[in-house]
Amino acid sequence: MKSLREDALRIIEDSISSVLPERAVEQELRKLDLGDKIYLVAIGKAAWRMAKSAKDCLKDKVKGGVVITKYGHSQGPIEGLKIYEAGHPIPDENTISSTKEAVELAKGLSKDDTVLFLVSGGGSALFELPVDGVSLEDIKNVTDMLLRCGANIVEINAIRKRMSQVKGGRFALMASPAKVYSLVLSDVLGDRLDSIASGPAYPDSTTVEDVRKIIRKYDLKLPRHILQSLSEETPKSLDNVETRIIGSVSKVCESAKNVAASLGYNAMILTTTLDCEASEAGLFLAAIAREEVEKERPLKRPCAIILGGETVVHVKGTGKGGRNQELVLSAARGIKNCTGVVIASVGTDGTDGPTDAAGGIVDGRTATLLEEAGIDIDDALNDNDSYHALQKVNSLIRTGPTGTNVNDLIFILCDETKVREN
Ligand SMILES: Nc1ncnc2c1ncn2[C@@H]1O[C@H](COP(=O)(O)OP(=O)(O)O)[C@@H](O)[C@H]1O
Ligand SMILES: O=C(O)[C@@H](CO)OP(=O)(O)O
Ligand SMILES: [Mg+2]
Repeated sequence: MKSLREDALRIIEDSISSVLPERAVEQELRKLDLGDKIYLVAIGKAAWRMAKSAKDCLKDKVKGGVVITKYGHSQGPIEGLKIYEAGHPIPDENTISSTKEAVELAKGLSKDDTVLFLVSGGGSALFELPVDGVSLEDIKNVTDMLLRCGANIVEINAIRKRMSQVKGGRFALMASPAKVYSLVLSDVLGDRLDSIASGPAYPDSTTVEDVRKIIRKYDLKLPRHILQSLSEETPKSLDNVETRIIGSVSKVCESAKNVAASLGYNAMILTTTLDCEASEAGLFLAAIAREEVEKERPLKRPCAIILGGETVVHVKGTGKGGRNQELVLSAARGIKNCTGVVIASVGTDGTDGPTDAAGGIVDGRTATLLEEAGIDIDDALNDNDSYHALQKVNSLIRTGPTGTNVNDLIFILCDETKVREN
């Protein structure tokens, strides 16, 4: 056991390493016979790593393919595949041009061909071709509106699917009569396959009626031609598709628990489906941390209380931040002056919101240090400016793009004594 901060960073690093997609892709492909005319389409933040592993495994059986990942997430050429980077979370021109390549490839296939479709979160922004009558500009505007309104990913994607030629099962229809075999790294709580990357090769479980409710719930002001596209139904069954989930937030939590235990902490997973407002989650975690510090409940110290999930942020301010940074900044209020405890939260993809940080880590001194630096936590939260606040007190966590994407890892780490400074 080292300092709480060092141990926290170790837990983050090792548990993210355990959900890098290479091994899972290889294990799955070894079990399958996909024939020897395989076309590979990989989308999402983990697309490059998934594609590299698949190509290494299947070698010459791969006859071609397209990889579309977020800027900064490609690690170079892969023989026989076209590699593209594009905009995320808002799509851009590269999204459209590279998606067109994948669409052309899919449309040209016959029944003897197989598409190996490697799917990871981020795919909604990275894989997009709007339906007729909807422009890229429209998609950008609606995406921005959806990301800011506090809607969860299932709701956001119910809308995105209907403005798209490739989402909501429509890509699989294009590839027919070829078979589509999907390997999916899940970054949607509950592993809802039709929501991950907006399910390009999965029957859509959401309906036009759901979309109407979402528009009302968030009072979305959408132009008439967008509303028109939203009234088209998506495929409810697909007969050329098989799908496997190869990684999810549960795995990263299990791994965090094992790493914490190996460092000497009593460890438990509290939930893998944390999905409330980020700043509320921060206060709730701080309350649990205080219970540990003051009453040594629910675990004997030293201890690690681990959560997985994806909180949401209603972005109202003009600041810079992400849901993990907002969570820990909010938590800092609740553990002010507590000793022997840290609270950390990171996106396993390595980027939290539109920032270069994966998340943040706070302890009992953070609130005081912020005060001394002239930063009011409530003001920073109201302006959604968690990044600058945490940066000021050296509390950002930076990993760089990790090449995986299985939601967020959040945990409380407590010392063995009540008096030791962390
Ligand atoms: N200033 C901000 N503070 C907190 N959250 C923000 C801010 N700006 C954007 N966000 C949130 O960041 C989310 C996108 O973050 P990102 O980490 O890219 O998500 P994901 O990992 O799911 O792709 C948006 O849904 C939005 O709610
Ligand atoms: O692509 C998407 O629809 C979502 C969920 O899979 O991923 P991200 O939140 O990373 O954009
Ligand atoms: Mg997400």
